[in-house]
Amino acid sequence: MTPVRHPDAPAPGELLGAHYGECFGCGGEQPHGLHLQARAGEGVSITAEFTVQPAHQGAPGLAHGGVLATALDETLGSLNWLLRTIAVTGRLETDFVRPVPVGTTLYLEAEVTAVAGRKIYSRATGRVGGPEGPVAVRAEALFIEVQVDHFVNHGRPEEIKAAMSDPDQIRRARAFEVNP
Ligand SMILES: CCCCCCCCCC(=O)SCCNC(=O)CCNC(=O)[C@H](O)C(C)(C)COP(=O)(O)OP(=O)(O)OC[C@H]1O[C@@H](n2cnc3c(N)ncnc32)[C@H](O)[C@@H]1OP(=O)(O)O
Repeated sequence: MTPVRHPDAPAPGELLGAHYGECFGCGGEQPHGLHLQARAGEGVSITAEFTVQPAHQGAPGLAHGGVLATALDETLGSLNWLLRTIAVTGRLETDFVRPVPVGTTLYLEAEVTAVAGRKIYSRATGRVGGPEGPVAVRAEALFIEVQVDHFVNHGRPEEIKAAMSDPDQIRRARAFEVNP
């Protein structure tokens, strides 16, 4: 089925902000994280940027592949907010096309390609040198829709409780990407 953008999805160009302050991908309160910033795009698409820091190295001076996969995963995960669906990554297949040096900004783009029942198919690219620059990484993913119980049943109680009691309703909903 063709993916359908939720009528209340943020407008194209709007910054999404972090879905959870402690998130390793996007959280502002996470000192070790990527601090990735995502914006709503047209249709069911997202753009995002992330600058590789010295803490993200694998080989000397180069980004760790797992960190780049995280940036792709986070960007793809942000698509859930445009669908207003709660979903987790089931499968993430990544191609590493070029090495990415520390200090490089990765320009990411992701889109949902199809939805079939609980399965959400998506793809993403990460470019260097600018949003039109050469592709350094790309991924195809399958996200699976879950109920909020997924987090309540599997997450550590202290963090779940803290996220649930956030006075900001949008942040509370977005911690689990729930339709508020
Ligand atoms: C969400 C809030 C945050 C959003 C932003 C964060 C961005 C980052 C996103 C993440 O990193 S999420 C964290 C990493 N992912 C996980 O921790 C998920 C761990 N895996 C699970 O909890 C379960 O395996 C999962 C919920 C994904 C699936 O278990 P279920 O028992 O609910 O589903 P089921 O096994 O019945 O499968 C449902 C369908 O999906 C298919 N499927 C499930 N896992 C698959 C897989 N890995 N590969 C291919 N297909 C898969 C499965 O074949 C089936 O297809 P059919 O409906 O056609 O029969």
